[in-house]
Amino acid sequence: MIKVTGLAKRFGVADPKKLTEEEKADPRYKGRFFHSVLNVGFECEQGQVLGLLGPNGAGKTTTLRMLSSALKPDAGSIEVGGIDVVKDPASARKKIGFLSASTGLYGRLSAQENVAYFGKMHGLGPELLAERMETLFSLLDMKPFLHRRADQMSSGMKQRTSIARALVHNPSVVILDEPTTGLDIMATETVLAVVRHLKETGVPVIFSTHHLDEVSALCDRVVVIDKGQTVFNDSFSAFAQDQGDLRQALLALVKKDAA
Ligand SMILES: Nc1ncnc2c1ncn2[C@@H]1O[C@H](COP(=O)(O)OP(=O)(O)OP(=O)(O)O)[C@@H](O)[C@H]1O
Repeated sequence: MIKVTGLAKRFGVADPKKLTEEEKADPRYKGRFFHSVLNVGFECEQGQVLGLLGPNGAGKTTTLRMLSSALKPDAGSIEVGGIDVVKDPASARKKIGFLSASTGLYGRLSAQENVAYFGKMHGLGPELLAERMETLFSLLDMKPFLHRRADQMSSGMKQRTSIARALVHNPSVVILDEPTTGLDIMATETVLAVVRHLKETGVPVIFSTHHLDEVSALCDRVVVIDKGQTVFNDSFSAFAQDQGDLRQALLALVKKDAA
């Protein structure tokens, strides 16, 4: 289970005097700071898939980076499987599988070597590592390119390798930042099948996306962030209720906030 409460993160502005009029009108600029995330909160239970939506720059990546412990929040709390991510990031990392927007693979290592390297870093012994790699390579349809160097892989191959890397230690919570961006329909299907598999095995998954068809296919819960704030946090059926068209549902939430 993941529980996020009152999350906030601000970044320093190099020269506040140089802000444009449009930037000055943005409530996220306050003095010398830009408040990328102002107040975000939600929960994701065992076996649930939560879709994180919002316009470009809303604060989704910043939120997910805080959840994964890559970034320390200025305020708020994050609990993953009973562990306080802010107070004990090292223990939390053992429980979390995180796919960031940048793949972070080692270009000179093959797909297999990249995944093995991270498995060893997580302390997996040879037998368990071999077992996990076999499962993930089948699930992600990676066998045709296991020995190809990362810097010679297509973006779909890189993404599947990055997902295998994020899942190698059998995390109890999975966080995916735009996992299907830039992928063709076959690679997208493979990634979505992995999310379904995680759901079936009871692992909560949080993923950000701009693809509403993925939300309707997979999500039990929907959270919409706009300008650093949670503007919707409920079940998928509540999100889709009355609106029929998910695009309209999302636009109504984001426009309401802008008005
Ligand atoms: N390290 C940083 N320093 C300054 N500003 C930052 C930093 N990281 C993010 N921001 C700003 O915070 C805001 C939110 O960014 P974030 O990447 O979280 O948005 P997002 O919702 O993931 O957008 P997208 O859908 O385009 O990926 C943006 O205006 C971004 O420029």
